[in-house]
Amino acid sequence: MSLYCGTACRRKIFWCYRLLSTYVTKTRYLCELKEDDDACKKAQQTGAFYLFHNLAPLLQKSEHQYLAPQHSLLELERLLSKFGQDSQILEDSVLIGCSEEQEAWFALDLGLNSSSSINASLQKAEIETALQGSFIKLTKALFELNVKDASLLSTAQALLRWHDAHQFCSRSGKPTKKNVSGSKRVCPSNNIIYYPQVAPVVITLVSDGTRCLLVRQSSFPKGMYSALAGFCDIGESLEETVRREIAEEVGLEVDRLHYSASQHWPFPNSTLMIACHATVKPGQTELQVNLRELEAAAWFSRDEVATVLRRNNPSNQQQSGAVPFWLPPKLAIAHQLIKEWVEKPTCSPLPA
Ligand SMILES: NC(=O)c1ccc[n+]([C@@H]2O[C@H](COP(=O)([O-])OP(=O)(O)OC[C@H]3O[C@@H](n4cnc5c(N)ncnc54)[C@H](O)[C@@H]3O)[C@@H](O)[C@H]2O)c1
Ligand SMILES: [Mg+2]
Repeated sequence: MSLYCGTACRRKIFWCYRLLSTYVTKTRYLCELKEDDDACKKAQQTGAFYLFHNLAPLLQKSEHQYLAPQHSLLELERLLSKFGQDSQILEDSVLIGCSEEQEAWFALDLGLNSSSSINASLQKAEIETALQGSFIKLTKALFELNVKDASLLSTAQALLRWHDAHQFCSRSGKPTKKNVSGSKRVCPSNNIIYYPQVAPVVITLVSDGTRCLLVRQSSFPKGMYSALAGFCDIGESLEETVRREIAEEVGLEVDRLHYSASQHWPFPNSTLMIACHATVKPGQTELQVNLRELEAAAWFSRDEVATVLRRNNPSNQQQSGAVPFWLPPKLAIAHQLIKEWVEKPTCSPLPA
């Protein structure tokens, strides 16, 4: 028995080491490409490119989902020459990841005009025909992509958008220059370095012990309720943002809170969603909804929420007419937070 345990443990350690080793190797390769322009240019030769047009990714529709096609550098050069463009636009590509075999992945927007490129943007319809795909807004396609492509294209879109919006130095007004990977931009006149920014947002599922608080903004799709969210202000800790947002939006005071998980979220721009569970002070459950920020807020029982989660499709609900609201889709961290609350009734937040 002990011999079996020993062998099993050694096997487990061996596999852990192998997993860690692949991850570390990949991470260090990406780290090198981010900083080393020559290494990154070399990686482009054997790399794969995801294409965008005005921040909409090129996709191909297969039966039930969208697929994101990859193109080699050679294919892109052929495409550009077909449309009478030189390959300078390739300098606008950004590094977004790599495979376990160290094939680097890049994203390139053929529709945005960059300050470093003399090329006019390429016509959308012509490229779509040439590449047998369509440029589809991420808001429409995200929930019909597999998890890997959804994450990769969200990252790519956020990075392309950031570069598009930071082409000029805010101090000198002169054009900034991107490094090959796109991990930063530098102003050549004063050497100020600009790094892609992330906006942290806290999303909190508030509970009174037996019920949870779900809210609606007027911009949400009809009938959808979610957890309460808010941007972090400069100078705040996450705990302070949670307390302030809950006080501002529903007039409640947080008693205890705990961190659950986080997620990059591409809409409407790009945010880092930090998900928490919170409970309110005992007996303080009366809502004072801030109608400038929210359309509605209400307490829901575990049973009500569990029922909606089981049949979480707005069209199903319209047909049956049995459930008055629906929740964010599985990919959204709000969904995970709500599911966690339903499935783990004993989850007990820490003092705020
Ligand atoms: N992934 C998910 O499950 C999920 C669920 C709910 C909300 N969200 C996202 O959370 C984000 C924030 O939620 P909210 O709208 O309730 O936030 P919020 O309550 O802070 O209100 C938004 C307002 O905050 C201000 N603001 C402050 N800093 C800002 C910044 N850096 N960028 C934009 N506006 C800023 C603006 O006036 C804006 O109108 C939204 O982008 C939304 O898409 C994601
Ligand atoms: Mg909010």
